[in-house]
Amino acid sequence: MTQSTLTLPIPDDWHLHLRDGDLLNDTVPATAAVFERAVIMPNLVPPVVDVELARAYRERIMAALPEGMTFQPLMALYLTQQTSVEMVQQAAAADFVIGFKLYPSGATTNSASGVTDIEALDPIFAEMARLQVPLLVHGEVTHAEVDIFDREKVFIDTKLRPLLNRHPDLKLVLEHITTKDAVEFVLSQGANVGATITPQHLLMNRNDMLVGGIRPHNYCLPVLKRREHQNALRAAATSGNPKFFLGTDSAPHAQSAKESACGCAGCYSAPAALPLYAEVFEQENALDKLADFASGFGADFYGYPRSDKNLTLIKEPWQVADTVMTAVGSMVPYYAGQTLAWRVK
Ligand SMILES: NC(=O)N[C@@H](CC(=O)O)C(=O)O
Ligand SMILES: [Zn+2]
Ligand SMILES: [Zn+2]
Repeated sequence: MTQSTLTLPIPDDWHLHLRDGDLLNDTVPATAAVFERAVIMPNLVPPVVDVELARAYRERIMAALPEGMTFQPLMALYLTQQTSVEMVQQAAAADFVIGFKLYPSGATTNSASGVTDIEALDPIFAEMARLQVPLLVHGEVTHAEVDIFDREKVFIDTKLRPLLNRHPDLKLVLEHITTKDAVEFVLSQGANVGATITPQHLLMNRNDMLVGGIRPHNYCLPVLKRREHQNALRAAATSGNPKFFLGTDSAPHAQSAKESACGCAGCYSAPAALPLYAEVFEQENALDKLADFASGFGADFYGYPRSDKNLTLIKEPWQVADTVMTAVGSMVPYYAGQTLAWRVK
């Protein structure tokens, strides 16, 4: 008999963009409807660089949480060339701050304030390692001469491996991994190194972005790679290895900003997040591995208790909306118009 329900502890999203302002009234309920906690990315303009800005941003998020819903935003601080040892100590002391996010300057949306000289921040990384404050990493180099499809691998080889050699105890998450190389790198490291994997990098490869016409709603960073990389990610996510856990990287942009001659990077996956992952795990005959990936390994890595409440998925096909109306206009959610097998009860 085929399985028709799946019960798991309430999941967490370890990589999420909620944005700010009125859009919080859309993004916060969309995630809080399914997830218990989420790591909130700090790439606002201006960026969330310290504990006080994170406290204020967290309050704006909580103000957008509908009555009766529970949700715990875990705030990531934006690492800059100006981040100080004292700021690391303040982050370690703030229970609502989860760690620092490293954006190489110019790598992605709102990364202009990001890091230009990683090695110069060694005293900061040393303090983070000492206090076990996690470093979350957008792992791509930005040099014009490096092909966009190679940027993750080159970052790993020239920046990340040396960084972890210099700071072997640093607790580090390589975010939204997209290549076989990243999977192998994470596997080669100790238990202090983990990775998040998005639904789009599991469900798609670069053909899904470029064959038959350019599909801006499948465009995100790091950019989708070849099928062999997609397959390596699918194997990692469904392997039961605790280094790999759920992080949607849901990254809303207005429809007009995506459907443009210079479209923004990011997939708004929050409206269908858990069913998108369930689709992959079922295809891989690994539904029994979804609970740990979605609701266990991330909490274990970061040192939070797993949820003691449950959520049930039922096998009942449904179609993702073509568009959703938000405070900044219409948006095309990731997987718009396509059918998913599982729905959240
Ligand atoms: N992933 C994306 O393509 N976009 C993210 C930024 C990021 O996570 O790199 C965004 O903020 O829009
Ligand atoms: Zn990123
Ligand atoms: Zn992101």
